[in-house]
Formats: sequence, structure tokens, C-alpha cells
Amino acid sequence: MTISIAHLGPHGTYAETAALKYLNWFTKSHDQAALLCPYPSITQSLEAVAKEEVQVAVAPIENSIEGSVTMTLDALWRLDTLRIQHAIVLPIHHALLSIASDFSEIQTVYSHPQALAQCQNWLDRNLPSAQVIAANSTTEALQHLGEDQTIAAISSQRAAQLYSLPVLASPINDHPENCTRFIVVSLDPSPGGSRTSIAFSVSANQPGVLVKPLQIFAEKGINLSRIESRPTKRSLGDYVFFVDLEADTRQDAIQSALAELEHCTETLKIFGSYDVLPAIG
Ligand SMILES: O=C(O)C(=O)Cc1ccccc1
Repeated sequence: MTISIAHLGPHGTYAETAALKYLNWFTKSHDQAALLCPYPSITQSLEAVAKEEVQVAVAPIENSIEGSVTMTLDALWRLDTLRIQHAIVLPIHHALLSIASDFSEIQTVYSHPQALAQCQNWLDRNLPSAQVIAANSTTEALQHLGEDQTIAAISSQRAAQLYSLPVLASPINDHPENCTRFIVVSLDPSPGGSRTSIAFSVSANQPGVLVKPLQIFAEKGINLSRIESRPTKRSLGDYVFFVDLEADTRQDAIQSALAELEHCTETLKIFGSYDVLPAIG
């Protein structure tokens, strides 16, 4: 059977590059074919797995400069059945694509909000009066270019090649070490690995409510590699906490920690234990 891998489209996004890395790894390590399926939004690519339209989705979850990709966190919390199979870390180098011959012609810049934020200082310095407009993805932004010399888009060198578009400046990200972590999700149980992702809500907004859950991990010597809060969307000041642990759910210490955590949280979701995919393809 050929597996389908959903990702944010259209063709040429960073999410597609990550999905391609997973496809190469998957087809080499399983004797099975795979194909890529672009979706108009990150949320729709994750929902496609929950609805069983596809077997796998690859979605950005965290950037080294801008932090969490909130759409992905919110979809993980909402779509109960998704399990993380792997993480993929990609270096991100943005380019300014336009048919303009000079920066002075550019009045509008389109891109994905993460890409716009990662190039904020460069834009302030080089295109201070340009209007910045959010697009669903870096390659959806390219659809605005047309024959218009007043428009530019932030995308990758790879996208410039795929669509035969001129690169006016590159790299334009404010930090050279810019990296994004993507997750590979499916409905299969997670395979196990060095990192475990969970999320929980707590029943009351009162002092010390977060101390107990965090104490459980401290007492068992489990290191946290990330903690992030998102609004539950029920009321102002009510949060879900996303936590990554340097541990594997197959270890006894983490199994007993998660069992204890059940007692001091309102809702606990375990997205699974997984490894970062080796850098191939
Ligand atoms: O729009 C894209 O190409 C994406 O894959 C989302 C994104 C944007 C910027 C950095 C990493 C991922």
C-alpha cells in the first residue's frame, strides 16, 4: 500500500521539504511507497490524518527564533487521536523573491507569519515602508507576485527554483541559526524514543497549581526540554500546558510520573515518545 503524507502546501513549502525528508526515510526503511499531499493550511493537514484521508502529516511545531507554531499545538490538543512518530529539524534560510530590479520598487511583501517574523529586522532595515501581509504559506505568497514589480514574497531558494522566480536577496533571516522543528504524526501508537510530548490542563486558576505537576518530574529526575502555555479558549487566564520531557514512555520512571500526573491535572494528553529523524535525503 502507498501511504499518503499531508503537509502545508502548495508545492515548495518548508513543510514539503520536511515531508520529503520523511518520505525518503520511510521508503528506505520500509518496503513501501509514499506520496505527498499538499493541504491549504497546517490545521487541515493534521485534520486529514484524524479523518483518515491520509496516513501521515508533517507539520512545523517550533521555531528557534519565533517559538511555537500555535496552529499545530491547538490542533494536537483538539484532535485526540494524533500520535507523534518522529521529529525533523530543518535549517531555514529565507529569500526575497520578486521581479523588481531594486528594493525601492517594492511596496508589499507577502509570506507566512513565521517567515515574516523571522525576517522582521531585515524588513525594517531594507524595506521600511513596505506593507507586510500574511499568507497561508511561503509558497501561497508567491501567487501574489504575478507580473507586478511592486510585490515581493519571502520564500526559500528551493521555491524560487521550482517556480523559476528571481531571488532579489538571500539569506534575509535575522538569525543565521534559524531552525524549525517539524513533527510527523499518524494514528499509529508512537514508536518510543528519547523525547516525550504531553499536554495538560489544570482544574483551577490558583496559586501553585503548576507546582505539583512539575514537582513530579523533578522528583523522578526527568528533565523538561520545553514548556509552553496556550489558552484553553474557555475563559481568559485558563491555560493548557505543553511539556516535552527527555524521557521515553517505555521507562518505568516516566510511566509512574504520568500515572501521578493524572491525579493533579484536569485533562492529560500524551502525544507519544519519538526520536529526531536522522539527517538523510
Ligand atoms: O510556509 C511554509 O513554507 C511553511 O512550511 C511554514 C513555515 C514558515 C516559516 C518557517 C518554517 C515553516
